Formats: sequence, structure tokens, C-alpha cells
Amino acid sequence: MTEAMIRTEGLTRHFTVKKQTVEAVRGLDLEVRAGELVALLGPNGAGKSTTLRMLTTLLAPTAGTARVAGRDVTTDPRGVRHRIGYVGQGNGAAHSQRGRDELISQGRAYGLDRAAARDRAAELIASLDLEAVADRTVSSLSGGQRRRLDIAMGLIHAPDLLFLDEPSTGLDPQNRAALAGHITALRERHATTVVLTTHYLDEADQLAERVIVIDHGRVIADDTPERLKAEHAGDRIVLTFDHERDAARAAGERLGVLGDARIEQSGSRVVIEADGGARLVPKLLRGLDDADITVAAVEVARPTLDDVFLNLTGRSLREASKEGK
Ligand SMILES: Nc1ncnc2c1ncn2[C@@H]1O[C@H](COP(=O)(O)OP(=O)(O)OP(=O)(O)O)[C@@H](O)[C@H]1O
Repeated sequence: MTEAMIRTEGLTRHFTVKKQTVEAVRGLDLEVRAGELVALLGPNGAGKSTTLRMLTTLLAPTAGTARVAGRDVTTDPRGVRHRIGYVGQGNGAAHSQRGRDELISQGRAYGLDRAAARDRAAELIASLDLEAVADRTVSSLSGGQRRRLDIAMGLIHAPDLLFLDEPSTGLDPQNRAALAGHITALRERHATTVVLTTHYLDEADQLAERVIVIDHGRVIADDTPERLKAEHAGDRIVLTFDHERDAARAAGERLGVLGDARIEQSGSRVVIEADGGARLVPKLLRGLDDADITVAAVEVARPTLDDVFLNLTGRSLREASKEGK
């Protein structure tokens, strides 16, 4: 069996702030296999960046061990650094340089000769769609272009493993979607293992094959987005009635056909949380029809990762993020 790309045991980091101990990361046991695209998802202050900074050797663990790309972060940090790429939060190239030159210098810093650095820069410029802007100074690039340049910098030495800390924070939805497309394409082309952090739920959902949910420095769930949603949250059927009394009757009488599904009425709406929502709808509508209750609208909403987080912690990820700030 090949060695895991990342393996941590009891990885822990404490900070001391005004004589108080902050347990940023508390005993993380992680395994990431070669080729995976993993998102660490959690609210502000959950410990995602601290984890990434330990895995990339920027921060020493307080306790525990981590092997990254076959090297130990504590005993061989240089070995780790040579095998990984890291794009931090809003790091970025020197602003007065042209993007292409930045990439070439970065390649040289990693030991490529000039010709190899130039070729590699050209390849990344093409695959990250930077041709039109590579010869402009970095300071003149848009947020999305600069973020793509940052990613190219992290990939210059063709690492097997790339860490991206909140790659799309601050980008508009269109640029976020484009960046997600580039990350997926890079992975398909080079089989790079990618570990990224995000607090965009839809991004984790669409981009990652595996989502590790972190809260208060611990892993609270770890699975594919589909399985997380299937296991921790049901579909939601939203029924809207013309009158509140119809909603009350529907909630009170007829919806018993749904067994133990969670039913909530608010005003003229009834929300039912149940697995396989779409399949239940015909039965539900027949039951309501039999009872002479007229439904104005019916809608089936698939669960989101926010519902998963809510069911696991009792807090919405959006609310939890605000409280962590
Ligand atoms: N250098 C530091 N000194 C003191 N406390 C720190 C330091 N770095 C992080 N922390 C604390 O550790 C906890 C985890 O922070 P971390 O940045 O890892 O969270 P995060 O999940 O990456 O959040 P965000 O989404 O806001 O980046 C927080 O309580 C934070 O205040």
C-alpha cells in the first residue's frame, strides 16, 4: 500500500493569549490519500488555517505528529516544503513585477534552471488562463487574476500536494466559479492532491470530493458531500397554502402519513424534513386532496452543507462564523 499523502496523529496547537490558552487545534487524526481533493470546512476560528500552517511547516505543533508528502513536519520541514505548494490567504506576488517574471523567479528559487522555469511558467499561464495578463504588473491585476497567479506560484515546482487557504475569499461568484473550474482542471491534468479551506458551503459542496468539517479545533464530520447530506440532513418539502387554517389542518391531520418526519408550520407554510422528499410528494398531495385541503405551491429543497452543520452543532455555519470573528 502506498503511503498516505498526509497523516496526522493527535495534531495539536495551543496559543497563549494574555495568559489564556487558546486550543486552536485539538488532537487531529487525519489521513489524506494521493489524488484526493479535500475541503476543510468550518466557521471562522475553527482551526482550519492553523491546521494548514502546521501541515505546511509554517507553525510548529504543540503536540502530535504530521507526515506530509512522506516527510515529518517537525524533523524534516525542508523536505516537506520542497514537495508541497502553499497558497496562503491573500499572499501574493511582488506588486511591481510582471506576473510572468514573478513565476520565473519563484521557479528559480525552487532550483529550476532558467529555461525550465520559463517553460513551467508558460505552461501554468496557459492552464490558469493568464495569457492575456501575464505581462502586466501584478498590481494592475483584478482580484480573480491575482488569485490565479497565486495558485500558479504555488504550483511552479510541480508539487504532488497543493494547499490552498481560502482560495476564493473576496472573489465575486463568477470568479469563484472560474477558479473552481481551474482547480478541477489542474487536478485532472496533473493528479495533484489538493487540500483547501473554505467557508463557502456551496464551494465545498461542488468542488470537493471529501469535506472535513472542523469546529472548535476538532473534526466533527468527514465524508463526501453527498453522504454528509444524506446522513445528517433530510430533504425539505415546503408546502404553501392560501390560508393559515389550511396549513394548520395539513400539519395537524393529514401529514401523519409521513411517519417520523419533522413537520413545522409557520403561517401559511408547512415545512417537512424527510429523506427522499421528491418521492413522498405524490403521496402527500393525494392525502391532502382526500382531506379537501388545497395546496397553493409545493417545493422540494435538497439539503445543504449548512443543514449538515446545523444538525451536528445546533448552530448555522453562517451564524457560527460571525460569532468566531
Ligand atoms: N497567532 C495566533 N495567536 C493567537 N491565537 C491565534 C493565532 N492564530 C490563530 N489563533 C486562534 O486560534 C483559533 C483558530 O484560528 P484559525 O485561524 O486556525 O481558524 P480558521 O478556522 O482558519 O478561521 P478563519 O476561517 O477565520 O480563517 C482562533 O481562536 C484564533 O483566534
